[in-house]
Amino acid sequence: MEIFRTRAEVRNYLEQVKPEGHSVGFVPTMGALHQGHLSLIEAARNKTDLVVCSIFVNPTQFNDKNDLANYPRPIEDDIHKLREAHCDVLFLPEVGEMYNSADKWNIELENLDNILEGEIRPGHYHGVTQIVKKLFDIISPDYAFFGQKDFQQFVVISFMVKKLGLKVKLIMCPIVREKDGLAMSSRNVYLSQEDRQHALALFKSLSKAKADFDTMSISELNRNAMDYLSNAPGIKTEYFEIYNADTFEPTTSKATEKVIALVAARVGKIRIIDNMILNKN
Ligand SMILES: Nc1ncnc2c1ncn2[C@@H]1O[C@H](COP(=O)(O)OP(=O)(O)OP(=O)(O)O)[C@@H](O)[C@H]1O
Ligand SMILES: CC(C)(CO)[C@@H](O)C(=O)[O-]
Ligand code: BAL
Repeated sequence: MEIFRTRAEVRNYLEQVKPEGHSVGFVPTMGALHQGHLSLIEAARNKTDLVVCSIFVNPTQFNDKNDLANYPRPIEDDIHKLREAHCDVLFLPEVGEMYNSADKWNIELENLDNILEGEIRPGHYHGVTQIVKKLFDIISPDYAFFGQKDFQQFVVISFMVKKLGLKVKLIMCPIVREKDGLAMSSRNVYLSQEDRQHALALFKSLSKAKADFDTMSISELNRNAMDYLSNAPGIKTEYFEIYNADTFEPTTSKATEKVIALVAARVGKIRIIDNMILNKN
């Protein structure tokens, strides 16, 4: 695996090695890699000829200074995992390589910035779109791979790609879970054993809504989930919402083609998000 720390180096390398007609697959991450990230590398390997991963803890998407300072950065371990996963290129820039004082970024994300994660983490999607656009400009991928775990992020990046007319095709990969259902996430390392048990309430609330989908109205599903979550010990629920996955708007209609439930809660020192499509496997 080749490792580059500057934009110029990674771009030169890709220009040199990318043979005519071959495709580049890109997996942007913030590191502290787990099986969820590695499933994206695997999907990229299956679909494209050259796989590029980036690890960059992007300061502009953090609305909480402590969260940024404490974000896990086990870089040697990450490099080892990427080598084992046969990733071809790692782009590993410092903050100064990605940002300078002349940087300007403004994108109108319409309502996407005001709901769910956007509402709770003001400025978050502004920062995500800013860095993802920079990374797309440097890597020029044919395909970019993202996890369903951050479903709203996928919706926001799809919106940006369409709005700016970018040529990259986006691929959403399924959520990788621990054996008991907890969605893998880099911040899970900060859960105590007790928090770890409490965190399962999110997966359970989603699974119950899915199991009850055929027999209950959407408002009943919503109410039951909120009741369950508000009685679950050790968590502070931020939202449980049922949306039309295609329009990304709340839905109350069972006839909606793809219905998704999205949940977020504080558990111990961290926030956890999860989601599940309710009416399909
Ligand atoms: N459990 C998972 N299954 C599939 N993809 C995942 C999973 N967790 C994260 N990803 C995806 O990996 C990419 C990089 O995410 P990121 O580096 O922020 O990791 P993370 O585990 O989501 O960390 P955190 O939620 O603590 O920020 C994103 O596209 C994200 O959706
Ligand atoms: C897409 C991303 C790498 C941008 O920093 C980040 O938001 C993430 O890891 O999901
Ligand atoms: N996976 C989303 C990145 C973040 O929490 O900032």
